[in-house]
Amino acid sequence: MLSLLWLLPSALAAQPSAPDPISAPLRDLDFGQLNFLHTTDTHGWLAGHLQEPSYSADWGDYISFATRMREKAESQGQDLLVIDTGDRVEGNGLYDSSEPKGVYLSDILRHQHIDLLTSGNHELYKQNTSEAELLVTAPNFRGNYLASNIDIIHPSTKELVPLAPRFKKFTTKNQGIRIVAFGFLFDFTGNYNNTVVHKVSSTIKEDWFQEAIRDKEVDLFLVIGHVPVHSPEYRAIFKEIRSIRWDTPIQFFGGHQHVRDYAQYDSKSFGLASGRFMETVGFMSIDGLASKTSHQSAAGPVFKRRYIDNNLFSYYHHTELDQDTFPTEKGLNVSRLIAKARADLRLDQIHGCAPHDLWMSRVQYPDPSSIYTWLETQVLHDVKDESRVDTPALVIVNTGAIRFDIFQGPFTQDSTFIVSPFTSGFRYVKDVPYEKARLIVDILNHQPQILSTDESSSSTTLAPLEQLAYKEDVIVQNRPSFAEQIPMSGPALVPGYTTKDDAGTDGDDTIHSPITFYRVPNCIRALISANASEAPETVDLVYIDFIEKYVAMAAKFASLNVDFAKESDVYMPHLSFTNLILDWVKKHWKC
Ligand SMILES: Nc1ccn([C@@H]2O[C@H](COP(=O)(O)O)[C@@H](O)[C@H]2O)c(=O)n1
Ligand SMILES: [Zn+2]
Ligand SMILES: [Zn+2]
Repeated sequence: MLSLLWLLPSALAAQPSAPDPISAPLRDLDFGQLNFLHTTDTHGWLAGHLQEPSYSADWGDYISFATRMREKAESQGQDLLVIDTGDRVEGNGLYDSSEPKGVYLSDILRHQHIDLLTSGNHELYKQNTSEAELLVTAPNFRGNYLASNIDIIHPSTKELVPLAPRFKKFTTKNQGIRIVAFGFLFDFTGNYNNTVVHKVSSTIKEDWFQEAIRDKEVDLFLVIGHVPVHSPEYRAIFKEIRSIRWDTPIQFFGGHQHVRDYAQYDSKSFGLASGRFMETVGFMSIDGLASKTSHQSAAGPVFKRRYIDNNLFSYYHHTELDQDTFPTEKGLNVSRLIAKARADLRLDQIHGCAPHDLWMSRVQYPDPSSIYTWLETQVLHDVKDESRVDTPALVIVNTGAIRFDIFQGPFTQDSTFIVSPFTSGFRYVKDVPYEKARLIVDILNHQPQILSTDESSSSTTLAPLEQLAYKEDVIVQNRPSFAEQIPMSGPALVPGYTTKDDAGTDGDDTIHSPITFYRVPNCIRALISANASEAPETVDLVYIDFIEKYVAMAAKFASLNVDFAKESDVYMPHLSFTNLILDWVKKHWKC
């Protein structure tokens, strides 16, 4: 059923600086025997989106929402489970700007009752991040954190141990549904060497997994993971369970691609992916399941999905509450905790003012409003190593290093990490023929068949540079959107998500007008030379260190005979990409 919800004045929103009201027609949620709320790829955005009304609820509001939804489900004798599928870190000042990183974030995160959670790839890029998962996050959610295919070297004992239990069996409180749950990470290879990520295909052949799927007292297999729902990894898990249990329903929750998506594997197996950056709270319900005391319904279970825009107005609607009855004491306290953390971290401190919006994929590239054009024509020209000042350089940056758009107006301490949180610096190889250097960029950009999306690599293929995800139609269709304000003269639709998935086009709770997104290349480049009108003969080939292995492979394809391990060196020591952008903003964008 559709209903029109008029969104309330910003003064009522939890954050003092939350954006102005919007109105939007909403689709309702259908509750079932078993209900789920799902977040993924929150990347530190627990304060919500301060500049975008559609996504302006914070983690405190989400705590109130989960509480009210659980109350609603339980009042009907049903169950509700809260799931998170990783990449909770890196991408927002609330995580990245503290010293050490994450101390405020983990203290905020832990207040949500999460029934099952798992790790993403971002939890594993660095040693201290994965150790924080082992020593802080997993204990904070004791018994609920699952790691079916991740081991870690314990910092005290130096032994390789599972990051968390491999699986869990439990029975739901109200319906008595017997669940066996797993928690996977996709076949990630970019982790620091203190962790081991076992391939999904070998993990599902291990004894513990084989025994778990042979358990006959199971009403539902629940597979959560930082894994795209349309992926070989989830397909393999589905097939393995199905080969043993031909009739038991399987519910998957996934993430990593930062999109809303829903996969149907068979009539009793579905997977939900719930976007990114706290824009989306995924909702699933299942009805007709068997339980300790009842049989599966004759018609089979019914699965329903909904992608909830993360704002108070959606929350009020779905809980049938309002600004007086919705918030819980705990939720309000957590919103205050977030505000205090933001103040302590001075996240509103202004470093400069952007003269206009700069988009990642909302405009074509190149374009004066493209963030990549801005980097190529302006920011990257500040990449210059003092010891190489007279040598032309071709600078290569992966577009995946940019994580979010820049909106016209204040560029804050928060924006610094929202735009690019990565501490990667630059490296270079000298005396590279300019034509070969250009060819390397072309190879990285124009040979998608030698690139893959899973950050795994072999000696003959180049692995992902992230924007490759655009290859897949689902990604292009379900790109995240911008809750830009439409002047309010009636129930105009707000531009936003218009998701198309395996169940059709009615998944989004909020009915939006669509937005066009454009593909961007894997890499951009800028030639830095005193004599820009003339092509140099040779250049320093400068690149972000994160992409070294891809650049090295492309160099091989370009017949450039360089041993990157021996012949590359640090360029502009101590300069991270994040700080390069920040320094440029401070210098050029006066308010
Ligand atoms: N140091 C880094 C780390 C990551 N990236 C980019 O992020 C992508 C992975 O992010 P997800 O949230 O999708 O897991 C990765 O493929 C890179 O594009 C980076 O640039 N630098
Ligand atoms: Zn992510
Ligand atoms: Zn990820």
